[in-house]
Amino acid sequence: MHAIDLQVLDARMAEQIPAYATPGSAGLDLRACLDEAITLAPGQTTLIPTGLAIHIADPGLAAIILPRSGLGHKHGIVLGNLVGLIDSDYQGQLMVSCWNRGQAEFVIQPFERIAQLVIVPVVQATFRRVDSFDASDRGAGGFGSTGKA
Ligand SMILES: O=c1ccn([C@H]2C[C@H](O)[C@@H](COP(=O)(O)OP(=O)(O)OP(=O)(O)O)O2)c(=O)[nH]1
Ligand SMILES: [Mg+2]
Repeated sequence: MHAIDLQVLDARMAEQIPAYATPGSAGLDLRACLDEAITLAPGQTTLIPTGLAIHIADPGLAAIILPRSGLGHKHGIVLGNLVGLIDSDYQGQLMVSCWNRGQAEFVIQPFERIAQLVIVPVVQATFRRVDSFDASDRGAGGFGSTGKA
């Protein structure tokens, strides 16, 4: 288990620091740090603060923000940026872009769990410019080149 520095930017979040719900969980739920409920109209996107900041510090790690399955599937509440990427050197507040891609209004309540954070390994690479590649089985084939099914 990695220990990552976390700042509580809003004192109300002190008792709600993200934690894995089960021993096998990959995601840590993020809560909406709101003074009052927000109504998201169909098609609307809004940026929601979490009241928390993390500093991952290790360039070999990053965090991604993903939708919660239930909110996304049942209510159409997903992310305006589809996936959020948190750089290891980011020290600002974790923000969640909430997009109501559904057909009905959705009310986000203060401190409701709105998305999930996953810590992932990252490999940083440099590019070595070449004029041609060593042959591979696939070559330049893509976009269905291996057949439909
Ligand atoms: O859902 C998100 C996505 C990003 N961030 C923060 C952390 C991330 O490290 C920073 C920059 O994100 P990104 O590089 O994806 O955005 P950008 O539009 O390229 O901004 P920048 O020019 O600051 O890199 O914003 C969030 O808080 N929530
Ligand atoms: Mg960027």
